[in-house]
Amino acid sequence: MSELKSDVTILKIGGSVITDKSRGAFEKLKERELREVCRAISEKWRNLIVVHGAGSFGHPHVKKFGLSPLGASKVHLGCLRLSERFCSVLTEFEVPAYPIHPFLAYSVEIVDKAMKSGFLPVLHGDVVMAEKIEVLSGDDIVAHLAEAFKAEKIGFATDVEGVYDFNGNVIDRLDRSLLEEMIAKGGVAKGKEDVTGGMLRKLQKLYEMGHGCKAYVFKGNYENLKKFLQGEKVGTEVII
Ligand SMILES: Nc1ncnc2c1ncn2[C@@H]1O[C@H](COP(=O)(O)OP(=O)(O)OP(=O)(O)O)[C@@H](O)[C@H]1O
Ligand SMILES: C=C(C)CCOP(=O)(O)O
Repeated sequence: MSELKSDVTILKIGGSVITDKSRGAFEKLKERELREVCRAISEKWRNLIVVHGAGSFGHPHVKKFGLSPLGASKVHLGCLRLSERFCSVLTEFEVPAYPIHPFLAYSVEIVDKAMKSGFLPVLHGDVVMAEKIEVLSGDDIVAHLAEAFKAEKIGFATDVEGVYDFNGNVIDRLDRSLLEEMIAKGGVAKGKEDVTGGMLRKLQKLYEMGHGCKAYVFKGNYENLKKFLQGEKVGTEVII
């Protein structure tokens, strides 16, 4: 296999940024926010891989339909509808989006080839056929790709300003011991439809990675995305 692309940045656009994930919401797109995300990406997308969450196009489906073959089919089709919207808006901003659907096929090679061929690879949280049918979070995809490409930096754009401490303040720099303390005391995405574990699991994944790189958790608005893509510090810096 030829050498993988270097200097790669991975950006996870949280499902909470582009969809309404509040309890009871079902396939509710945040159209304006999606356009802002795509506008920011369109201004600097070379060497970038985008992964988006499923938001209310996936999480409620898992609860409602389950993971039988029929359920998984319905869950995937929900994720596909969001991917289609995301990639269509990207192309409206002249970005050659290359949608990759983990349910169908997903490999490091295909992501690499897409980038080397001038596309922006866009992956998403999905259902996959492993030993059994299971949910694959976009956060897991990020960790996997970050290791494979030895990514330069990772950004998690979400609906909060960063990672909050116990007093509700945004943490400037988060290290492993503070995260472990937070996990020990519990802390989940309360009031949200989320079957993949929310913020703390996202962070835990980063620490499980065998590759250290710069990582940030920040609110996914246009200004912050621009800053992140330009290499500035934004939100909470996670020290891996
Ligand atoms: N300590 C914390 N700091 C910040 N957010 C937290 C914390 N604990 C829990 N959360 C919750 O985590 C949420 C973000 O995680 P979530 O998994 O919903 O993000 P996402 O990546 O946008 O979603 P998706 O999995 O759909 O892509 C926040 O909206 C907040 O409610
Ligand atoms: C719920 C499904 C199908 C995928 C979850 O992906 P995530 O929103 O990135 O956690």
